[in-house]
Amino acid sequence: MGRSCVTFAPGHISGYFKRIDGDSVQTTGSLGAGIVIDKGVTVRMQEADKINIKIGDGTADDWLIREVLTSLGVKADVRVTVGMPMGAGFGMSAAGLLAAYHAANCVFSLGLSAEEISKKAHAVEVAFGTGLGDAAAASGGGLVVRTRPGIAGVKLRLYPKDELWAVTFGSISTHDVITSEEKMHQVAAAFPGKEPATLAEFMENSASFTEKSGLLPPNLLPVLAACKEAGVPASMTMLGNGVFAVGSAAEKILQKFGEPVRLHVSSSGPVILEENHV
Ligand SMILES: Nc1ncnc2c1ncn2[C@@H]1O[C@H](COP(=O)(O)OP(=O)(O)O)[C@@H](O)[C@H]1O
Ligand SMILES: CC(C)(COP(=O)(O)O)[C@@H](O)C(=O)O
Repeated sequence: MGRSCVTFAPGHISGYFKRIDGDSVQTTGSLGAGIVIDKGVTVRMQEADKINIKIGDGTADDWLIREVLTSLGVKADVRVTVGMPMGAGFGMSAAGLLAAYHAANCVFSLGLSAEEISKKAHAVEVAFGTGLGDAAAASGGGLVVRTRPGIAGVKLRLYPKDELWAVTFGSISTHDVITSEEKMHQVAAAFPGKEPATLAEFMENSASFTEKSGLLPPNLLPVLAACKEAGVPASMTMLGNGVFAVGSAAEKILQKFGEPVRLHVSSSGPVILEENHV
């Protein structure tokens, strides 16, 4: 049989962000704010003689999760279940990394602290350009305000109970956007001046950032306009071709454009769901 563990890590929707380049991967990342959501990535890991990874229905490339195993020098059978579409601004890469590092730590008794795991996930995100701030945010729960790059940069976590709705129309290459100097310049200029203290302020900051960021795909314009007309706070899922919106009235509006998914603010970060050490 061999030892096995099941872990879960939540996803994260960025509302707005600004890239910061430090002198190491740990001081490189982003500032900004976003929502850790109650959908994320589940990893089932069992020790094995060779690495075997299956993601979702098995069609996705396994390079990201393979990176976790090879960097730790371990071999395992891994099953990854992704709760939201990948590449669509739900921080599934950071969630996958956090869940996989926690699972490996559990299966192989590596003795890594939660902080060390977050640092490893953040390092992979920055090195491969799959994210800048998601690993820091999704290491805990809540609506997260980050004022410094890296995993120690979280200033505030709020836990509003409001329901959220999200609709996705496709992916955006996080790598191509965050490695474009021109795009990062415009994004930095769009960064809001005031830190949010409430969900409403976070949504206002996100909507104004989206408008000025130069990142808004034209197909999202009518979706955001319909939300605005109905008085529903809404913004773009950074970095994906999608919209997230607050409150129960959002469902009906988003239904006109796609298939909305109901989300809540996650109360926690990564968790171990099952541990089998026999
Ligand atoms: N949970 C996951 N498990 C395995 N691979 C993943 C996962 N999430 C993302 N990836 C890989 O990383 C690539 C980049 O993802 P990214 O755009 O950063 O996703 P997201 O916006 O969801 O964080 C994807 O195309 C996919 O190959
Ligand atoms: C917005 C983004 C740079 C990417 O987010 P995602 O596409 O979900 O990986 C995020 O990591 C952030 O720093 O806020």
